[in-house]
Amino acid sequence: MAFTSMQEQLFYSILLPIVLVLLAVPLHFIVKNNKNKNPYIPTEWPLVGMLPGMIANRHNFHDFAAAMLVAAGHNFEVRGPPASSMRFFTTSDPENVRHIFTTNFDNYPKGEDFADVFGVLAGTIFAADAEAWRRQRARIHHVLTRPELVSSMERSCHDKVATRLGAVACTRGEHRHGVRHGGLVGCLLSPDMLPMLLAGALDTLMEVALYRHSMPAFCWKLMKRLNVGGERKYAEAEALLRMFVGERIAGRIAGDDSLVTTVDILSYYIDDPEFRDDAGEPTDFFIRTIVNFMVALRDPMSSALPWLVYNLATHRHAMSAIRDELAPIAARKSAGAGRDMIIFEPEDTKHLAYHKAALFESLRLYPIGPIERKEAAADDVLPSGHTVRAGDTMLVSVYGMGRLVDVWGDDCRDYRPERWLTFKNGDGNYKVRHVPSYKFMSFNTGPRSCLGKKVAVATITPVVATLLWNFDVEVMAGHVVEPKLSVVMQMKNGFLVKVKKRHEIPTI
Ligand code: HEM
Repeated sequence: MAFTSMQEQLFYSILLPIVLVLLAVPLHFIVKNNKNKNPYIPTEWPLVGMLPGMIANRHNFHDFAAAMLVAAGHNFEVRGPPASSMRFFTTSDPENVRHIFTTNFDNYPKGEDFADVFGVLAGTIFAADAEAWRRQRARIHHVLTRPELVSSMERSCHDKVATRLGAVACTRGEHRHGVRHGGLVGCLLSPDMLPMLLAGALDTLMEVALYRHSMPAFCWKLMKRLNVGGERKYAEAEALLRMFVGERIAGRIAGDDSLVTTVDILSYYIDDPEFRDDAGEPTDFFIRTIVNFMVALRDPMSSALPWLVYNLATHRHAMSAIRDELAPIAARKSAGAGRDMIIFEPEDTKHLAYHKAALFESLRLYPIGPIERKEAAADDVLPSGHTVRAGDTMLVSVYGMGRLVDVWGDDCRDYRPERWLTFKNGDGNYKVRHVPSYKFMSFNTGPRSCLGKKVAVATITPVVATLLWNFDVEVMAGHVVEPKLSVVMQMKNGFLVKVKKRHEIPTI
Protein backbone atom coordinates (compact mmCIF):
# COMPACT_ATOMS: atom_id res chain seq x y z
CA MET A 1 0.00 0.00 0.00
CA ALA A 2 1.43 3.40 -1.02
CA PHE A 3 1.50 6.30 1.40
CA THR A 4 -0.42 9.41 0.38
CA SER A 5 1.67 12.54 0.67
CA MET A 6 -0.44 13.57 3.65
CA GLN A 7 0.31 10.28 5.45
CA GLU A 8 4.00 10.57 4.56
CA GLN A 9 4.12 14.06 6.00
CA LEU A 10 2.43 12.87 9.18
CA PHE A 11 4.82 9.92 9.45
CA TYR A 12 8.02 11.92 8.96
CA SER A 13 7.01 14.94 10.99
CA ILE A 14 5.33 13.35 14.01
CA LEU A 15 5.44 9.56 14.29
CA LEU A 16 9.05 8.95 13.28
CA PRO A 17 10.51 11.37 15.84
CA ILE A 18 8.33 9.81 18.56
CA VAL A 19 9.44 6.27 17.61
CA LEU A 20 13.09 7.35 17.50
CA VAL A 21 12.86 9.03 20.89
CA LEU A 22 11.18 5.94 22.37
CA LEU A 23 13.93 3.71 20.94
CA ALA A 24 16.70 6.09 21.90
CA VAL A 25 15.99 5.89 25.63
CA PRO A 26 16.49 2.11 26.00
CA LEU A 27 19.36 2.20 23.46
CA HIS A 28 21.09 4.89 25.48
CA PHE A 29 20.78 2.74 28.60
CA ILE A 30 21.98 -0.41 26.82
CA VAL A 31 25.06 1.35 25.41
CA LYS A 32 25.76 3.15 28.70
CA ASN A 33 25.37 0.04 30.80
CA ASN A 34 27.34 -2.25 28.55
CA LYS A 35 30.41 -0.02 28.51
CA ASN A 36 32.93 -1.52 30.94
CA LYS A 37 30.16 -3.89 31.99
CA ASN A 38 30.87 -6.76 34.31
CA PRO A 39 28.50 -9.66 33.48
CA TYR A 40 27.63 -10.06 37.16
CA ILE A 41 26.40 -6.50 37.58
CA PRO A 42 22.72 -6.39 36.62
CA THR A 43 21.76 -3.84 33.96
CA GLU A 44 19.42 -1.07 35.08
CA TRP A 45 16.62 -0.76 32.52
CA PRO A 46 14.15 2.05 32.13
CA LEU A 47 10.78 1.29 33.71
CA VAL A 48 11.82 -2.07 35.19
CA GLY A 49 15.15 -1.22 36.83
CA MET A 50 17.35 -4.24 37.58
CA LEU A 51 14.41 -6.59 37.92
CA PRO A 52 15.10 -8.57 34.68
CA GLY A 53 18.66 -9.39 35.83
CA MET A 54 17.40 -10.48 39.23
CA ILE A 55 14.68 -12.67 37.74
CA ALA A 56 17.05 -14.18 35.16
CA ASN A 57 19.45 -15.23 37.93
CA ARG A 58 16.86 -16.36 40.44
CA HIS A 59 17.59 -20.05 39.86
CA ASN A 60 21.15 -19.44 41.04
CA PHE A 61 20.39 -16.68 43.54
CA HIS A 62 23.07 -17.25 46.19
CA ASP A 63 25.99 -17.73 43.78
CA PHE A 64 24.79 -14.84 41.66
CA ALA A 65 24.53 -12.51 44.70
CA ALA A 66 28.02 -13.55 45.85
CA ALA A 67 29.53 -12.99 42.39
CA MET A 68 27.70 -9.68 41.98
CA LEU A 69 29.11 -8.43 45.28
CA VAL A 70 32.66 -9.47 44.41
CA ALA A 71 32.32 -7.72 41.03
CA ALA A 72 30.98 -4.58 42.74
CA GLY A 73 33.62 -4.46 45.51
CA HIS A 74 31.38 -6.06 48.20
CA ASN A 75 28.65 -3.39 48.22
CA PHE A 76 25.98 -2.80 45.60
CA GLU A 77 22.60 -1.13 45.41
CA VAL A 78 19.98 -3.18 43.55
CA ARG A 79 17.20 -0.96 42.22
CA GLY A 80 13.81 -2.19 41.08
CA PRO A 81 11.31 -0.36 38.87
CA PRO A 82 11.52 3.41 39.54
CA ALA A 83 7.80 3.42 40.33
CA SER A 84 8.30 0.80 43.06
CA SER A 85 10.00 1.27 46.39
CA MET A 86 12.28 -1.71 45.67
CA ARG A 87 15.82 -0.66 46.61
CA PHE A 88 18.18 -3.11 48.26
CA PHE A 89 21.58 -2.21 49.60
CA THR A 90 23.41 -5.53 49.31
CA THR A 91 26.69 -6.19 51.07
CA SER A 92 29.19 -8.86 52.02
CA ASP A 93 31.61 -6.37 53.57
CA PRO A 94 32.47 -7.51 57.16
CA GLU A 95 32.99 -3.95 58.43
CA ASN A 96 29.57 -2.90 57.14
CA VAL A 97 28.08 -6.04 58.68
CA ARG A 98 29.63 -5.23 62.06
CA HIS A 99 28.19 -1.70 61.84
CA ILE A 100 24.68 -2.87 60.85
CA PHE A 101 24.43 -5.81 63.27
CA THR A 102 26.35 -4.50 66.28
CA THR A 103 27.71 -0.94 66.39
CA ASN A 104 24.55 0.76 65.12
CA PHE A 105 22.20 -2.16 65.92
CA ASP A 106 19.26 0.05 66.97
CA ASN A 107 19.19 1.75 63.58
CA TYR A 108 18.76 -1.54 61.75
CA PRO A 109 15.66 -3.41 62.88
CA LYS A 110 14.32 -6.27 60.81
CA GLY A 111 11.45 -3.96 59.91
CA GLU A 112 7.83 -4.34 58.86
CA ASP A 113 8.65 -5.62 55.38
CA PHE A 114 10.61 -8.48 56.95
CA ALA A 115 7.63 -9.40 59.10
CA ASP A 116 5.43 -9.27 55.96
CA VAL A 117 7.79 -11.53 54.04
CA PHE A 118 7.67 -14.15 56.80
CA GLY A 119 3.89 -13.86 57.22
CA VAL A 120 2.95 -16.45 59.81
CA LEU A 121 6.12 -15.75 61.81
CA ALA A 122 5.28 -12.04 62.18
CA GLY A 123 5.54 -10.92 65.80
CA THR A 124 7.65 -13.91 66.88
CA ILE A 125 11.29 -13.56 67.98
CA PHE A 126 12.45 -14.22 64.43
CA ALA A 127 10.60 -11.20 63.01
CA ALA A 128 10.02 -8.92 66.04
CA ASP A 129 12.00 -5.79 66.85
CA ALA A 130 12.72 -3.51 69.79
CA GLU A 131 10.98 -4.30 73.08
CA ALA A 132 8.86 -7.15 71.69
CA TRP A 133 12.05 -8.88 70.48
CA ARG A 134 13.98 -8.17 73.70
CA ARG A 135 11.24 -9.71 75.86
CA GLN A 136 11.00 -12.83 73.73
CA ARG A 137 14.76 -13.24 73.55
CA ALA A 138 15.02 -13.10 77.35
CA ARG A 139 12.27 -15.67 77.70
CA ILE A 140 13.62 -18.06 75.06
CA HIS A 141 17.12 -17.73 76.49
CA HIS A 142 15.65 -18.81 79.82
CA VAL A 143 13.84 -21.77 78.19
CA LEU A 144 16.84 -22.89 76.14
CA THR A 145 19.23 -22.81 79.07
CA ARG A 146 17.02 -25.01 81.24
CA PRO A 147 19.17 -28.11 81.88
CA GLU A 148 16.15 -30.40 81.45
CA LEU A 149 15.47 -29.02 77.96
CA VAL A 150 19.10 -29.31 76.87
CA SER A 151 19.29 -32.87 78.15
CA SER A 152 15.96 -33.77 76.51
CA MET A 153 17.36 -32.54 73.19
CA GLU A 154 20.52 -34.55 73.69
CA ARG A 155 18.52 -37.62 74.73
CA SER A 156 16.24 -37.27 71.73
CA CYS A 157 19.27 -37.25 69.41
CA HIS A 158 20.84 -40.19 71.20
CA ASP A 159 17.64 -42.23 71.00
CA LYS A 160 17.12 -41.50 67.34
CA VAL A 161 20.69 -42.38 66.48
CA ALA A 162 20.46 -45.56 68.50
CA THR A 163 17.19 -46.73 66.95
CA ARG A 164 17.55 -45.52 63.36
CA LEU A 165 21.24 -46.23 62.83
CA GLY A 166 20.99 -49.28 65.07
CA ALA A 167 18.38 -50.75 62.71
CA VAL A 168 20.72 -50.19 59.76
CA ALA A 169 23.67 -51.66 61.68
CA CYS A 170 21.80 -54.87 62.49
CA THR A 171 21.24 -55.72 58.84
CA ARG A 172 23.87 -56.78 56.38
CA GLY A 173 24.93 -55.13 53.13
CA GLU A 174 24.55 -51.75 51.63
CA HIS A 175 21.64 -49.36 52.18
CA ARG A 176 20.41 -46.59 49.99
CA HIS A 177 18.77 -43.66 51.69
CA GLY A 178 16.79 -41.05 49.88
CA VAL A 179 16.36 -37.87 51.83
CA ARG A 180 13.87 -35.23 50.93
CA HIS A 181 12.66 -33.33 53.97
CA GLY A 182 15.60 -34.32 56.15
CA GLY A 183 15.24 -38.13 55.87
CA LEU A 184 17.68 -40.49 57.59
CA VAL A 185 20.43 -37.92 57.93
CA GLY A 186 18.32 -34.84 58.61
CA CYS A 187 15.81 -36.51 60.90
CA LEU A 188 18.58 -37.77 63.16
CA LEU A 189 18.60 -34.27 64.57
CA SER A 190 15.05 -33.00 64.27
CA PRO A 191 13.68 -32.85 67.79
CA ASP A 192 10.53 -34.66 66.78
CA MET A 193 10.07 -36.24 63.41
CA LEU A 194 7.43 -34.26 61.54
CA PRO A 195 5.01 -35.88 59.14
CA MET A 196 6.12 -35.33 55.54
CA LEU A 197 3.23 -32.96 54.83
CA LEU A 198 4.18 -30.61 57.67
CA ALA A 199 7.85 -30.71 56.77
CA GLY A 200 6.85 -29.78 53.22
CA ALA A 201 4.71 -26.91 54.55
CA LEU A 202 7.69 -25.53 56.51
CA ASP A 203 9.80 -25.77 53.35
CA THR A 204 7.16 -23.83 51.42
CA LEU A 205 7.26 -20.95 53.95
CA MET A 206 11.00 -20.61 53.44
CA GLU A 207 10.94 -20.98 49.65
CA VAL A 208 8.22 -18.37 49.21
CA ALA A 209 10.09 -16.05 51.63
CA LEU A 210 13.11 -15.99 49.28
CA TYR A 211 10.92 -15.20 46.32
CA ARG A 212 9.20 -12.41 48.30
CA HIS A 213 12.63 -11.02 49.28
CA SER A 214 13.64 -10.66 45.63
CA MET A 215 10.39 -9.07 44.32
CA PRO A 216 8.91 -5.61 44.74
CA ALA A 217 6.40 -5.97 47.58
CA PHE A 218 3.45 -4.88 45.42
CA CYS A 219 4.07 -7.85 43.03
CA TRP A 220 3.88 -10.61 45.62
CA LYS A 221 1.12 -8.84 47.56
CA LEU A 222 -0.96 -8.72 44.36
CA MET A 223 -0.33 -12.44 43.79
CA LYS A 224 -1.27 -13.09 47.39
CA ARG A 225 -4.53 -11.21 46.92
CA LEU A 226 -5.24 -13.19 43.76
CA ASN A 227 -4.15 -16.37 45.56
CA VAL A 228 -2.02 -17.59 42.65
CA GLY A 229 1.37 -19.31 42.15
CA GLY A 230 3.67 -19.59 45.16
CA GLU A 231 1.30 -17.43 47.19
CA ARG A 232 -1.44 -20.05 46.92
CA LYS A 233 1.02 -22.70 48.11
CA TYR A 234 2.04 -20.41 50.97
CA ALA A 235 -1.57 -19.91 52.07
CA GLU A 236 -2.16 -23.68 52.07
CA ALA A 237 1.06 -24.33 53.99
CA GLU A 238 0.20 -21.69 56.59
CA ALA A 239 -3.32 -23.08 57.04
CA LEU A 240 -1.93 -26.59 57.55
CA LEU A 241 0.63 -25.51 60.13
CA ARG A 242 -1.88 -23.40 62.02
CA MET A 243 -4.32 -26.30 62.11
CA PHE A 244 -1.65 -28.75 63.34
CA VAL A 245 -0.35 -26.43 66.06
CA GLY A 246 -3.87 -25.31 67.06
CA GLU A 247 -4.98 -28.94 67.49
CA ARG A 248 -1.87 -29.82 69.52
CA ILE A 249 -2.34 -26.88 71.86
CA ALA A 250 -6.06 -27.60 72.25
CA GLY A 251 -5.25 -31.26 72.99
CA ARG A 252 -2.70 -30.30 75.63
CA ILE A 253 -5.09 -27.80 77.23
CA ALA A 254 -7.64 -30.63 77.40
CA GLY A 255 -5.00 -32.71 79.23
CA ASP A 256 -4.05 -35.16 76.46
CA ASP A 257 -0.62 -36.42 77.60
CA SER A 258 -0.12 -38.53 74.49
CA LEU A 259 0.73 -35.28 72.72
CA VAL A 260 3.77 -34.61 74.89
CA THR A 261 6.82 -34.73 72.63
CA THR A 262 10.42 -35.61 73.48
CA VAL A 263 11.53 -32.00 73.34
CA ASP A 264 8.54 -30.40 74.96
CA ILE A 265 8.57 -26.66 74.21
CA LEU A 266 4.79 -26.37 74.62
CA SER A 267 4.97 -27.00 78.35
CA TYR A 268 6.90 -23.74 78.83
CA TYR A 269 4.01 -21.73 77.35
CA ILE A 270 0.81 -23.66 77.95
CA ASP A 271 0.01 -22.28 81.40
CA ASP A 272 1.05 -18.70 80.71
CA PRO A 273 -2.03 -16.41 80.69
CA GLU A 274 -0.26 -14.14 78.21
CA PHE A 275 -0.73 -16.83 75.58
CA ARG A 276 -4.44 -17.45 76.20
CA ASP A 277 -7.42 -15.21 75.46
CA ASP A 278 -10.27 -14.38 77.88
CA ALA A 279 -12.03 -17.64 76.99
CA GLY A 280 -8.86 -19.62 77.74
CA GLU A 281 -8.24 -20.34 74.05
CA PRO A 282 -4.71 -20.10 72.66
CA THR A 283 -4.02 -16.70 71.13
CA ASP A 284 -2.94 -16.31 67.54
CA PHE A 285 0.48 -15.23 68.88
CA PHE A 286 0.79 -18.53 70.77
CA ILE A 287 0.18 -20.46 67.55
CA ARG A 288 2.73 -18.35 65.65
CA THR A 289 5.28 -18.77 68.46
CA ILE A 290 5.04 -22.55 68.23
CA VAL A 291 5.25 -22.49 64.41
CA ASN A 292 8.39 -20.37 64.91
CA PHE A 293 9.85 -23.04 67.22
CA MET A 294 9.09 -25.69 64.60
CA VAL A 295 11.14 -23.66 62.12
CA ALA A 296 13.90 -22.75 64.58
CA LEU A 297 14.39 -26.29 65.84
CA ARG A 298 13.97 -28.19 62.60
CA ASP A 299 15.52 -26.07 59.87
CA PRO A 300 18.99 -25.35 61.21
CA MET A 301 19.59 -28.85 62.52
CA SER A 302 18.14 -30.83 59.64
CA SER A 303 20.01 -28.63 57.14
CA ALA A 304 23.36 -28.47 58.91
CA LEU A 305 23.81 -32.23 59.23
CA PRO A 306 23.21 -33.24 55.58
CA TRP A 307 25.66 -30.56 54.37
CA LEU A 308 28.25 -31.66 56.91
CA VAL A 309 27.90 -35.33 55.98
CA TYR A 310 28.01 -34.38 52.29
CA ASN A 311 31.24 -32.40 52.78
CA LEU A 312 32.87 -35.18 54.78
CA ALA A 313 31.74 -37.89 52.35
CA THR A 314 33.24 -35.99 49.44
CA HIS A 315 36.51 -35.10 51.22
CA ARG A 316 38.15 -38.33 52.26
CA HIS A 317 41.01 -36.65 54.13
CA ALA A 318 38.48 -34.91 56.40
CA MET A 319 36.57 -38.16 56.93
CA SER A 320 39.83 -39.90 57.97
CA ALA A 321 40.70 -37.04 60.33
CA ILE A 322 37.26 -37.38 61.97
CA ARG A 323 37.84 -41.11 62.49
CA ASP A 324 41.39 -40.58 63.78
CA GLU A 325 40.01 -38.19 66.37
CA LEU A 326 37.41 -40.76 67.41
CA ALA A 327 39.71 -43.79 67.55
CA PRO A 328 40.95 -43.42 71.18
CA ILE A 329 37.42 -42.72 72.45
CA ALA A 330 36.02 -45.66 70.48
CA ALA A 331 38.70 -47.92 71.92
CA ARG A 332 37.68 -46.89 75.43
CA LYS A 333 33.97 -47.24 74.73
CA SER A 334 34.18 -50.60 72.99
CA ALA A 335 36.06 -52.22 75.89
CA GLY A 336 33.53 -54.32 77.73
CA ALA A 337 30.54 -53.43 75.57
CA GLY A 338 28.87 -55.93 73.31
CA ARG A 339 27.08 -53.92 70.69
CA ASP A 340 26.82 -53.75 66.93
CA MET A 341 27.50 -50.09 67.04
CA ILE A 342 29.43 -47.54 69.09
CA ILE A 343 27.30 -44.58 70.06
CA PHE A 344 29.07 -41.34 70.91
CA GLU A 345 27.59 -38.96 73.49
CA PRO A 346 27.94 -35.14 73.66
CA GLU A 347 30.36 -35.70 76.54
CA ASP A 348 32.61 -37.79 74.25
CA THR A 349 32.79 -35.27 71.44
CA LYS A 350 32.66 -31.90 73.15
CA HIS A 351 36.47 -31.47 73.16
CA LEU A 352 37.05 -32.74 69.63
CA ALA A 353 38.53 -29.82 67.71
CA TYR A 354 38.43 -31.41 64.26
CA HIS A 355 34.73 -32.27 64.62
CA LYS A 356 33.91 -28.67 65.48
CA ALA A 357 36.16 -27.36 62.70
CA ALA A 358 34.46 -29.69 60.20
CA LEU A 359 31.05 -28.35 61.24
CA PHE A 360 32.08 -24.67 61.11
CA GLU A 361 33.73 -25.19 57.74
CA SER A 362 30.55 -26.75 56.39
CA LEU A 363 28.45 -23.89 57.79
CA ARG A 364 30.88 -21.37 56.27
CA LEU A 365 30.23 -22.74 52.78
CA TYR A 366 26.58 -23.64 53.35
CA PRO A 367 25.21 -21.25 56.00
CA ILE A 368 21.74 -22.23 57.11
CA GLY A 369 20.58 -18.64 56.58
CA PRO A 370 22.30 -17.62 53.32
CA ILE A 371 20.88 -14.08 53.42
CA GLU A 372 20.11 -11.72 56.29
CA ARG A 373 17.76 -8.79 55.91
CA LYS A 374 17.53 -5.51 57.86
CA GLU A 375 15.93 -2.13 57.32
CA ALA A 376 17.48 1.30 57.98
CA ALA A 377 15.41 3.30 60.48
CA ALA A 378 17.29 6.57 59.84
CA ASP A 379 19.83 7.91 57.34
CA ASP A 380 23.33 6.61 58.01
CA VAL A 381 26.79 6.33 56.52
CA LEU A 382 28.42 2.90 56.44
CA PRO A 383 32.10 2.27 57.19
CA SER A 384 32.58 1.70 53.43
CA GLY A 385 31.46 5.32 52.89
CA HIS A 386 28.11 4.38 51.32
CA THR A 387 25.11 6.46 52.28
CA VAL A 388 22.01 4.69 53.51
CA ARG A 389 18.59 6.35 53.51
CA ALA A 390 15.84 5.74 56.04
CA GLY A 391 13.66 2.88 54.79
CA ASP A 392 16.41 1.24 52.70
CA THR A 393 16.44 -2.53 52.78
CA MET A 394 19.83 -4.01 53.67
CA LEU A 395 20.57 -7.51 52.38
CA VAL A 396 23.67 -9.33 53.59
CA SER A 397 24.91 -12.28 51.53
CA VAL A 398 26.08 -14.61 54.31
CA TYR A 399 26.77 -17.16 51.56
CA GLY A 400 29.05 -14.61 49.85
CA MET A 401 30.79 -13.75 53.12
CA GLY A 402 31.84 -17.38 53.52
CA ARG A 403 33.59 -17.12 50.16
CA LEU A 404 35.56 -13.88 50.66
CA VAL A 405 39.16 -14.28 49.49
CA ASP A 406 40.28 -11.47 51.84
CA VAL A 407 38.96 -13.35 54.88
CA TRP A 408 39.37 -17.03 53.95
CA GLY A 409 42.21 -16.98 51.41
CA ASP A 410 42.52 -18.08 47.79
CA ASP A 411 41.15 -21.54 48.58
CA CYS A 412 37.95 -20.04 50.03
CA ARG A 413 35.78 -22.26 47.83
CA ASP A 414 37.39 -25.47 49.11
CA TYR A 415 36.13 -27.49 52.05
CA ARG A 416 39.17 -27.56 54.35
CA PRO A 417 38.43 -27.88 58.11
CA GLU A 418 42.17 -27.46 58.78
CA ARG A 419 41.81 -23.70 58.19
CA TRP A 420 40.03 -23.55 61.57
CA LEU A 421 42.73 -25.33 63.55
CA THR A 422 45.49 -23.82 65.57
CA PHE A 423 47.80 -25.23 68.25
CA LYS A 424 46.87 -24.66 71.87
CA ASN A 425 49.75 -23.29 74.01
CA GLY A 426 52.25 -25.32 72.01
CA ASP A 427 51.16 -28.54 73.82
CA GLY A 428 50.49 -30.32 70.55
CA ASN A 429 46.71 -30.27 70.92
CA TYR A 430 44.60 -28.52 68.36
CA LYS A 431 42.02 -25.94 69.24
CA VAL A 432 39.51 -24.16 67.04
CA ARG A 433 40.65 -20.77 65.84
CA HIS A 434 38.38 -17.85 66.77
CA VAL A 435 36.94 -16.03 63.78
CA PRO A 436 34.91 -12.95 64.74
CA SER A 437 31.22 -13.48 64.08
CA TYR A 438 30.96 -10.42 61.81
CA LYS A 439 33.24 -12.37 59.44
CA PHE A 440 31.77 -15.83 60.11
CA MET A 441 28.07 -15.00 60.12
CA SER A 442 26.63 -18.52 60.11
CA PHE A 443 25.28 -18.16 63.67
CA ASN A 444 24.52 -14.48 63.06
CA THR A 445 26.36 -11.70 64.86
CA GLY A 446 25.65 -9.00 67.45
CA PRO A 447 22.73 -8.88 69.88
CA ARG A 448 20.59 -11.15 67.68
CA SER A 449 23.09 -13.96 67.42
CA CYS A 450 21.88 -17.56 67.65
CA LEU A 451 20.71 -18.72 71.06
CA GLY A 452 21.17 -22.37 70.22
CA LYS A 453 24.80 -22.47 69.01
CA LYS A 454 26.12 -24.49 71.95
CA VAL A 455 23.21 -26.94 71.85
CA ALA A 456 23.63 -27.27 68.10
CA VAL A 457 27.33 -28.12 68.33
CA ALA A 458 26.72 -30.46 71.28
CA THR A 459 24.05 -32.43 69.41
CA ILE A 460 25.45 -32.45 65.88
CA THR A 461 28.98 -33.65 66.70
CA PRO A 462 28.03 -36.93 68.46
CA VAL A 463 25.55 -37.74 65.69
CA VAL A 464 28.10 -37.27 62.97
CA ALA A 465 30.67 -39.19 65.03
CA THR A 466 28.31 -42.15 65.48
CA LEU A 467 27.32 -42.16 61.82
CA LEU A 468 30.84 -41.96 60.40
CA TRP A 469 32.54 -44.24 62.90
CA ASN A 470 30.09 -47.05 62.26
CA PHE A 471 29.32 -46.55 58.58
CA ASP A 472 30.84 -45.66 55.26
CA VAL A 473 28.69 -43.03 53.67
CA GLU A 474 28.90 -42.33 49.96
CA VAL A 475 26.92 -39.87 47.87
CA MET A 476 24.92 -41.85 45.31
CA ALA A 477 26.60 -41.80 41.87
CA GLY A 478 24.99 -39.26 39.56
CA HIS A 479 23.15 -37.50 42.35
CA VAL A 480 23.54 -33.73 42.07
CA VAL A 481 23.80 -31.87 45.37
CA GLU A 482 23.04 -28.16 45.13
CA PRO A 483 21.28 -25.52 47.22
CA LYS A 484 17.55 -25.11 46.94
CA LEU A 485 16.00 -21.75 46.16
CA SER A 486 15.02 -20.86 49.71
CA VAL A 487 15.97 -18.63 52.63
CA VAL A 488 17.12 -21.82 54.36
CA MET A 489 20.11 -23.65 52.93
CA GLN A 490 18.55 -26.97 52.02
CA MET A 491 19.47 -29.42 49.28
CA LYS A 492 17.46 -28.93 46.12
CA ASN A 493 17.33 -32.58 45.11
CA GLY A 494 17.49 -34.02 48.61
CA PHE A 495 20.48 -36.09 49.67
CA LEU A 496 20.86 -39.59 48.29
CA VAL A 497 23.49 -41.67 50.04
CA LYS A 498 24.76 -45.25 50.20
CA VAL A 499 25.34 -46.34 53.78
CA LYS A 500 27.43 -49.43 54.50
CA LYS A 501 28.51 -50.80 57.83
CA ARG A 502 32.28 -50.49 58.28
CA HIS A 503 34.10 -53.79 58.66
CA GLU A 504 37.09 -52.43 60.45
CA ILE A 505 35.14 -51.21 63.49
CA PRO A 506 36.95 -52.60 66.48
CA THR A 507 34.94 -55.55 67.78
CA ILE A 508 34.84 -56.59 71.37
C1 HEM B 1 23.68 -25.54 63.22
C2 HEM B 1 22.62 -25.10 63.85
C3 HEM B 1 22.17 -23.66 63.89
C4 HEM B 1 22.53 -22.60 63.11
C5 HEM B 1 23.52 -22.58 61.96
C6 HEM B 1 21.78 -21.44 63.58
C7 HEM B 1 21.87 -20.18 63.03
C8 HEM B 1 21.10 -19.10 63.43
C9 HEM B 1 21.03 -17.84 62.74
C10 HEM B 1 21.78 -17.49 61.47
C11 HEM B 1 20.17 -17.04 63.42
C12 HEM B 1 19.72 -15.64 63.05
C13 HEM B 1 18.42 -15.73 62.29
C14 HEM B 1 17.91 -14.37 61.90
O1 HEM B 1 17.59 -13.58 62.78
O2 HEM B 1 17.84 -14.07 60.72
C15 HEM B 1 19.70 -17.79 64.56
C16 HEM B 1 18.84 -17.29 65.49
C17 HEM B 1 18.33 -18.04 66.50
N1 HEM B 1 18.61 -19.36 66.78
FE1 HEM B 1 19.88 -20.55 65.77
N2 HEM B 1 20.99 -21.82 64.62
C18 HEM B 1 21.20 -23.16 64.86
C19 HEM B 1 20.58 -23.94 65.81
C20 HEM B 1 19.73 -23.46 66.76
C21 HEM B 1 19.12 -24.27 67.79
C22 HEM B 1 19.35 -25.76 67.98
C23 HEM B 1 18.33 -23.43 68.51
C24 HEM B 1 17.49 -23.75 69.70
C25 HEM B 1 17.73 -24.73 70.52
C26 HEM B 1 18.45 -22.09 67.95
C27 HEM B 1 17.81 -20.98 68.43
C28 HEM B 1 17.85 -19.73 67.85
C29 HEM B 1 17.05 -18.60 68.29
C30 HEM B 1 16.07 -18.58 69.44
C31 HEM B 1 17.35 -17.52 67.44
C32 HEM B 1 16.76 -16.11 67.48
C33 HEM B 1 17.73 -15.13 68.07
C34 HEM B 1 17.21 -13.69 68.04
O3 HEM B 1 16.63 -13.24 67.04
O4 HEM B 1 17.43 -12.98 69.03
N3 HEM B 1 19.31 -22.15 66.90
N4 HEM B 1 20.27 -19.04 64.54
